Amino acid sequence: MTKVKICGLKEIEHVEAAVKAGADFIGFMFAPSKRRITVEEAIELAKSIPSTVKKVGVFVNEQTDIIRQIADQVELDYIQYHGDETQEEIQEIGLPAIKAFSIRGEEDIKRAATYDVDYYLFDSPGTNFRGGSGESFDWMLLDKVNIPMEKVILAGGLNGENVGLAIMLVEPFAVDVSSGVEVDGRKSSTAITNFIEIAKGELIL
Ligand SMILES: O=C(O)c1ccccc1NCC(=O)[C@H](O)[C@H](O)COP(=O)(O)O
Repeated sequence: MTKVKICGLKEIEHVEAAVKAGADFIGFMFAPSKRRITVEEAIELAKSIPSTVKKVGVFVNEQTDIIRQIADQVELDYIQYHGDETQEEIQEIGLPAIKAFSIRGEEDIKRAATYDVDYYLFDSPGTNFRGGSGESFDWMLLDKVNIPMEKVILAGGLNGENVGLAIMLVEPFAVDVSSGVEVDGRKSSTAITNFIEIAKGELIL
């Protein structure tokens, strides 16, 4: 069954809704973003997350010691590198890693294959920030990917309406969403539940 990562959660009711609906990963933003939260807020939200649901900290070109410190304080399970981090930098930190790649064309797919990380998150290029744009990219580019699909997380512009098709075409290990479960710029428990149920095949539109 496809795993689901819900990203950019800031409020307890949305964390609880995601956990209840069966989210596998919950992402906290520690990089410039309208969804950024403080370490203290993340620690508080993390109290409602059972150990079966993995906590992901999203960083963009952050200093090594800050990543290590936040990972330790929030007890993060994965670090999501959403900037220009190199394989060497990721390896030096030595924590379980998700590397995000902005997909504009085949070159970006080839670049991803030069990394050795736990998961490869394919996203569309951001607009104001490095991610979370709500825009999708050409999923067909992933036909050329030389990475096992069991390590691929598909992101970028997914929502309750297109996630079923995306899963059918790409067959990724997991799907990731942020904007697509928001209403008027705020996460919606109903949209989160709906998205997870569709991605897991429990709800057919
Ligand atoms: O979500 C953000 O605001 C963000 C900002 C800067 C870097 C990464 C960011 N998000 C990381 C994610 O994993 C998002 O879920 C991913 O980019 C997909 O977002 P969306 O297209 O909004 O579903």
